[in-house]
Amino acid sequence: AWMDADFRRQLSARRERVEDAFEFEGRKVGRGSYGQVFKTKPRSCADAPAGDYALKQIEGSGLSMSACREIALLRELKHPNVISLKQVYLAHETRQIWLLFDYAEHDLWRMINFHASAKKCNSQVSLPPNFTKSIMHQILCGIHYLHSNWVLHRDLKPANILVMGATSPERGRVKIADLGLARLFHQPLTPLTEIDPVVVTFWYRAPELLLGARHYTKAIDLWAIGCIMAELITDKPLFYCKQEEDIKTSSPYNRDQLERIFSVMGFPSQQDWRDLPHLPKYGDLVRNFGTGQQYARFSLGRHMSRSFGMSETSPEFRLLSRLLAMDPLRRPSAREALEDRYFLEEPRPAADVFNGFDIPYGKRDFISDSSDNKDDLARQQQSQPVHASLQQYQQSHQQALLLQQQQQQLS
Ligand SMILES: Cc1ccc(-n2nc(C(C)(C)C)cc2NC(=O)NCCCNC(=O)OC(C)(C)C)cc1
Repeated sequence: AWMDADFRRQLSARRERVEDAFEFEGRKVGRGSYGQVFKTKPRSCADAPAGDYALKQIEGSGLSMSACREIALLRELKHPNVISLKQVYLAHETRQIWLLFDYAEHDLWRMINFHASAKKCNSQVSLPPNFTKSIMHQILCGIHYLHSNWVLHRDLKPANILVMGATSPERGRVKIADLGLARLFHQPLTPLTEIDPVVVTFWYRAPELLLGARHYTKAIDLWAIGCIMAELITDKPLFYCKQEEDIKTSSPYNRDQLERIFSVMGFPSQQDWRDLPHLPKYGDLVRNFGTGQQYARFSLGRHMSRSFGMSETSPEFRLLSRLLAMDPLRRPSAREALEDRYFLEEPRPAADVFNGFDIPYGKRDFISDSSDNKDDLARQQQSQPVHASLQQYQQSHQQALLLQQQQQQLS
């Protein structure tokens, strides 16, 4: 068709190029099947406010279905606890798509690993008493907003819960994101592992999904939030299950994962979950587990009190057991969870989850492009060796503690 050459010339002259506006050479912080992500700062000439940004270069060229979905979805959403899309850049020469987001220095996956390693080294890291409560409150606020806009997350897990760093005006604020596999299909029965070599974890998948439920629901997101709450409390994935390297099964049924859930929660009785027999994989369940008598003495209360000394009468435990109801119909909505007594009693949730405390976690590492083979990549993707950032933390804290003692001796 005849194109208005002059109009196109004007457009391409005026179009802001992403490489002119942002500095991102050698600042790659994320890479996956979805594309790659850089930590960038606007160049002085750019009109973007100062500060750090996450620049996502979408895999492939042209407006793929997943690029279209991510842009269409994110441009409609605006909530303090949901990652916000700032700008879209279409590079016409290469037909590449770049998305600009606020930059979050931390995420729950790295934060929990840090605490787990600190425990192993027997060095305590001081956190505010309302740390878990503040994070849970903001996750539920963000999910309540998404669910009320009929947006399901479908892949909630610690890596997708970002937290803004000390240099951000939103210090310590939770931002729900979806960094993972750019899913081509949204049906839960699609083998994700065929899209991306990185092994998918089933640790946060609701039991109904493992038993063949055909559609994602809001209750499936609430189950995952329950798993995240338990992990924030114990620094261990609640339903940790070793992963075979290449899970190529196309079936959603994962016997080992179900076994792990039952050995923590007990086996669901007819009273616990009336609709269980109607699930597609109920036959497999009976074949593999029979009547579940071997799990009779297990329960979440027993697990949390034995592994973590948590009282079954505490508001924290009561909310956790509501979120981890085996029957999806018995799980609270995000709003009902927000109204739970746990959030009404002292200490109240804080807007800055670090509550003004020093932030002990290291910054994200830059990924170099040299290593394309797997083990380098795996090592690269491990965050900065935790003990390194732990030492930094202790050193900085050591000076603070020494100063404090000197002052006390002087006074
Ligand atoms: C295909 C597709 C991929 C992701 C999303 N998506 N969905 C959501 C909701 C559900 C939370 C609103 C959010 C996204 N997308 C993103 O979160 N993209 C973030 C990309 C920025 N990456 C990023 O900040 O990465 C580091 C490593 C710096 C933390 C939608 C569609």
